Amino acid sequence: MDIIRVEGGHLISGTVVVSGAKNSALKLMAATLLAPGATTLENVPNISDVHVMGKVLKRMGATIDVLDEHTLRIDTSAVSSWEAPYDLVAKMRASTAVMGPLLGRFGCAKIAMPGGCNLGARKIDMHILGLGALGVQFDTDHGYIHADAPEGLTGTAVTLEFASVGATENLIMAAVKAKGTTVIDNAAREPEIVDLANMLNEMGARITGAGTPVVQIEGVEELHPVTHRVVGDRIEAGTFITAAALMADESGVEVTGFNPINLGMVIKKLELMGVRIDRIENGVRAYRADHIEPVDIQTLPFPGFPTDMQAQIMVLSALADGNSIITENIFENRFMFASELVRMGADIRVESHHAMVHGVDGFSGAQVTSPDLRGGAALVVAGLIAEGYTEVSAIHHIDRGYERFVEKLCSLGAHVERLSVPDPIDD
Ligand SMILES: CC(=O)N[C@H]1[C@@H](OP(=O)(O)OP(=O)(O)OC[C@H]2O[C@@H](n3ccc(=O)[nH]c3=O)[C@H](O)[C@@H]2O)O[C@H](CO)[C@@H](O)[C@@H]1O
Ligand SMILES: C=C(OP(=O)(O)O)C(=O)O
Repeated sequence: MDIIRVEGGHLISGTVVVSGAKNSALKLMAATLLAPGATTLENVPNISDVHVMGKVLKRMGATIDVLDEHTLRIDTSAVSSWEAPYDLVAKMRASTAVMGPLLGRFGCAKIAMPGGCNLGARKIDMHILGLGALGVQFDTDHGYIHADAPEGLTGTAVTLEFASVGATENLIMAAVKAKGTTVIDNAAREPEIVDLANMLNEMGARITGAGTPVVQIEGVEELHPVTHRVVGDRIEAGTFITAAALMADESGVEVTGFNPINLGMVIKKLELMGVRIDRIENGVRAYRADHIEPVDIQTLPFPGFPTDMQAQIMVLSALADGNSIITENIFENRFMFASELVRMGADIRVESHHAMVHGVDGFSGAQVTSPDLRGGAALVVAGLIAEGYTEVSAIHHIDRGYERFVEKLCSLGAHVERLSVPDPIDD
């Protein structure tokens, strides 16, 4: 198995360019199903989740040419199967993003029901309710959802109970080809949804209001392929900014390739913690905090504090001069990371969806396990400042969403390596 080994205590400096956003690229790949022909996506991150989405599309009959490491040409002309199979959905829940486009283009889809995951139950009831309002009939058997719109889809008003990212995206992608107008109220406002709507509009869709709570979609007859560049990954950027806040030398670290407006609440909270962050073109320069102020944080849909930055900010608050409370409102099970950080010396008490974090003077390197994608990356970041060596296992989680994480950290001067070690179970 592979692990990441970090030798703590080395200052970092220089520039890191973030990749395209995982949470955008996956949906843009799914959206290519709506436009028969070859769509080219640029700035696609080379991460394992993108590889899984590629497999989902290929199993349906799409062809994918890798033009260079970050450019994919996806031809969906010959798609002849409308199924997202269990082996791939179980690997990556975002495979369910093909449901909306399949319904939009073919009026049917067969999707393996995603089970829960290490973040919690993660139901898709809002996707189903919303698509049902557009005229889709659902049936489930043998672990699959069969979605059918025999009369085609018809636009209508849909109010989401919660601003779900996935439900908003599936609804938009189904509604672009529905008859008439769909209005999604309480839509999610994440920048990746704006990126999706932008690409769909380039393809000929008529979507207004993406990035606001009310999205209006006027159905069109057909969409055409385009070339589109994936928006920069704000969460990867936030992860490197937290690393800089802990370990940058006096010149700071430049994090570029993303729009700081998309990370507004994270930057605000980091500034309240005493981290200096200067806006530069296409990114920020972040400096090490002399000491870290405690701060209370609650995760919320965009523009609130993103749940995908909760673990990384917990690393900083665990070293603050005082007590912080971190409240997780999006996923019921996203504090598993806290127990791993405690193994490194943090003082954190979790009660329900609150984590009481009492700042300590430092971390000590330890063997820890990635509980999930962001938790894994945050443990590597904690290792940068820990005394001694930190070994992070289960790094397949990190590979889902961070392209060349180790190489990028090393380019900043961190002492981090990826090692193959014998699996202890084989001993
Ligand atoms: C691939 C991708 O883009 N993943 C992101 C997406 O996940 P995802 O699209 O799964 O997140 P949602 O916004 O849909 O989910 C938020 C919450 O709503 C619940 N829910 C959602 C849909 C539904 O039908 N029923 C229901 O109960 C979920 O269980 C969760 O507790 O947004 C999350 C919230 O910003 C991010 O953390 C993920 O990184
Ligand atoms: C939770 C995340 O992703 P996913 O929805 O793909 O599990 C994440 O990116 O942190």
